[in-house]
Amino acid sequence: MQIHRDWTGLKAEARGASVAMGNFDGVHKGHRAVIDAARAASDAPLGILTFEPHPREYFAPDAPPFRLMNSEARANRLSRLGVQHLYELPFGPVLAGLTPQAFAQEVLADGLGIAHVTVGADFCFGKNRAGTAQTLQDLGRTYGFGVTIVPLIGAGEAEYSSTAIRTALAQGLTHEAERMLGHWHRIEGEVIHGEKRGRELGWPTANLAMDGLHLPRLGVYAVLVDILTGPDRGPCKGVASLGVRPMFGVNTPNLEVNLFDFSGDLYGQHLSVALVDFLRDEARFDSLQALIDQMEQDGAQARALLSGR
Ligand SMILES: Cc1cc2nc3c(=O)[nH]c(=O)nc-3n(C[C@H](O)[C@H](O)[C@H](O)COP(=O)(O)O)c2cc1C
Ligand SMILES: Nc1ncnc2c1ncn2[C@@H]1O[C@H](COP(=O)(O)OP(=O)(O)O)[C@@H](O)[C@H]1O
Repeated sequence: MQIHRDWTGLKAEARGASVAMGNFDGVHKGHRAVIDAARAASDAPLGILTFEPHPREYFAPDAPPFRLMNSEARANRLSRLGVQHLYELPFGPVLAGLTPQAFAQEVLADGLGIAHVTVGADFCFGKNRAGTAQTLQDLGRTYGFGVTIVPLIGAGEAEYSSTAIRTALAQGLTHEAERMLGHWHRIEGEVIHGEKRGRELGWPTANLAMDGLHLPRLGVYAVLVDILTGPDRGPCKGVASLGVRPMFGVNTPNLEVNLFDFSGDLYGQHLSVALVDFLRDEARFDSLQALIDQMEQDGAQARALLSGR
C-alpha cells in the first residue's frame, strides 16, 4: 500500500483510483461496507481518502481524546483489506476552508484525478460541513468523477458507528464493541519504559501509552496480543491493566500488559493488544501483597477466559 499525504503532483499510477472517503475510525463493519462498495464500483486500484488529524481533533484540540486507533494502526488495518493507495490528507486551515465545490474541483478532480468516490449516506464535507453525499454526487457530474452512496447498514443509524463503539468500550462492553467492529478493539503502539516496578512485584508489564486515544473503561482485561516486531514476533495471551495505577500515586493512563509464559525484552517493539474480556475495575489495595494476590487471581481468570481462543 502506498501512502500519499498530498493532493497535488502525484505520480500517474495513483491517478484514476476508486476511493472510499471518510474518517474510518475503528474500520468497523459499516466502514467495510463502504470499502467493499468502492472495490466493486471500479476495476481501478482501490484507495482510501481520509484525513490526518481527524477533523474533530483539528476543530476541538482540547476535547478529550476520542480516537479508536492512531493513523498507523488505521493504515495497517486498511492495508490488510487490500487497499492499494491511502490518501491521508493533512487536515488544517487549507482543507477546512475549502467549500464543497472547491474540494471536489481542487482536491478530487484536478489534484488527485480520482475516477470514482464512494461514501456512506451520512457523509458531510467541505467548509462548515455544508456538503452532503448528494452534493458530492452532483459535483461528480460537473467535474467528471463517479459517486456511489452506500446506505447505512444495521437496524438504526447508530447500529455501526464509531460513537456507539466508543460508548460500549467506555462501559467495558468489549463483546458489544466487537459485534460492531467485526474484530476485537485493539490498542497498538511501541513498548515504553515504566517505573520498573512490575518485575519487583513478579508481574513485569509491557507498557503502551494511550496518547490521543479514546479510553475504554479503566480496569483489568484478558487480552490477546500480537507482538508485531522483533525476535519474539507472533501471537500470545495475557492480562492487562488499563489505568492510572491508584496504588502508586497520580499517573497518566496507560496500558500495562503481562504476557503469559514469556520472559523476553520488548522495549521498543510494537504490540497490538486486543481487549477481549473486562475483569474488574482498577482498585487501591491496603498493601502491595494484596495487589499481588489480586493480580494472581486476575491472571488465572484471564487464562481461563482465553483458553480455546
Ligand atoms: C493484572 C494486573 C492488575 C493490576 N491491577 C491494579 C490495580 O488494581 N491497581 C493499581 O494501582 N495498579 C494495578 N496494576 C498496575 C500495576 O500497578 C503496575 O503494573 C505496576 O505498578 C508496574 O508498573 P511499571 O510497569 O511502571 O513498572 C495492575 C497490573 C496488572 C498486570
Ligand atoms: N511476561 C512478560 N510480560 C511483559 N513484559 C515482560 C515479560 N517478561 C519480560 N518483560 C519485559 O519486561 C518489561 C516490563 O518490566 P517492568 O518491570 O514492568 O518495567 P517497566 O516499568 O519499564 O514496564 C517489558 O517491557 C518487557 O521488556
